[in-house]
Amino acid sequence: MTCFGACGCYPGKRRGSSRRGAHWRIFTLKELQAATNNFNYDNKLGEGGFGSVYWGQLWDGSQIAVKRLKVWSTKADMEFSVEVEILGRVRHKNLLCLRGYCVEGQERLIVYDYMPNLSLLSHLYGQFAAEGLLDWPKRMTIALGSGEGIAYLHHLATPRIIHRDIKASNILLDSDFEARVADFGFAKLIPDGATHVTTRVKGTLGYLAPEYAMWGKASESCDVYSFGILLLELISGKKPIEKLEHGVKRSIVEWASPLLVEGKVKEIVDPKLKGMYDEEELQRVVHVAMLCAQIAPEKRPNMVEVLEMLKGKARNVEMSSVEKDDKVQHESECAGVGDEISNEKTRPAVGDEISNGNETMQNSVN
Ligand SMILES: Nc1ncnc2c1ncn2[C@@H]1O[C@H](COP(=O)(O)OP(=O)(O)OP(=O)(O)O)[C@@H](O)[C@H]1O
Repeated sequence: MTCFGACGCYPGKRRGSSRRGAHWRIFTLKELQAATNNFNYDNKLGEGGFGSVYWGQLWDGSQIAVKRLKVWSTKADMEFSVEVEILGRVRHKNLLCLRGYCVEGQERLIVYDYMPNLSLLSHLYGQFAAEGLLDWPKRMTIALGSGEGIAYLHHLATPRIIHRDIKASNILLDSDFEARVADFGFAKLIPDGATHVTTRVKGTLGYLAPEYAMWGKASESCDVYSFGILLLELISGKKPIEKLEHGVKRSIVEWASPLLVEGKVKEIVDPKLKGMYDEEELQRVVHVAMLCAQIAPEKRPNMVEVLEMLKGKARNVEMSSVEKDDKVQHESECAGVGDEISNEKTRPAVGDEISNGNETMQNSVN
């Protein structure tokens, strides 16, 4: 794919191609205005840090979701470029498919496949929560599918990609409740041979790996940590950070750990499931989640190992290997817990310190 660099250049090429043929193209503003009834409020699907997302229908009848940049700024333009560049490179059944983009004047729009079941967040706590559509088999499908999508980014994409914002609102669900990992505005390309990049912290509190939240050290293992939090959220229906009395905050890991240690795994399960779950799968998911959410990045499994364990193909690592009294604090104990740490975005590798594993080998997680 042509450069979408911080220089602001956009591809001359009008279509993205893969071995299977073109999968994205450039849209005109007029086309997207027509598809979304001029970005009508009734077409609005949701709103994020980047801007609003609208449902639309193209002339051929296909349904699309159009993300429209709220306010133009260099930083917002960079986020747009990162998302388009990265989505244009990847193709996997568990990643949200890029249909194309539009750049006209200060308008920046990204066009995706429309996901009729919206986000995982909308089913756990949002507009679909009351409908109770997420039964146990669907939750397992979502866990495995989102894991497959992340594993593809870490192990099959070239260069490797870290997402940096794995969370329930970024897991979209297609008509069969298959998961699609979305929102690549914070993603980073990891140069070959690098163990991690040191960068400004982006992402969402509650999901941030401690070494990343505190020192900006980003690697695949940060996504693994976030995935662990997502797994706990998926099976418990609890938010990553809970507000208790007197302003005290508790992370989902701090809530689940004692239950696991005391052998009360069943108490972790979402009451909305009304006891309808597979006990063996539950044990597996909880153990994997806790392994992923360990404080020390080198102790976390990689995504290939995560998937093997989730599928029951690998022996679960004993919980004795999970840290119980680490000195580093989980995020809920860190200062400034809020919603999102920053909406400011950076280009991959611009101004970031890249470690090639020499002086930082002790931090290697690969
Ligand atoms: N392809 C899509 N199909 C259906 N709904 C979508 C699609 N993309 C986004 N949405 C909806 O729009 C909402 C906003 O998405 P967006 O990615 O802009 O923000 P977010 O992830 O909720 O927050 P933030 O960007 O601040 O992290 C999503 O939560 C989802 O409900």
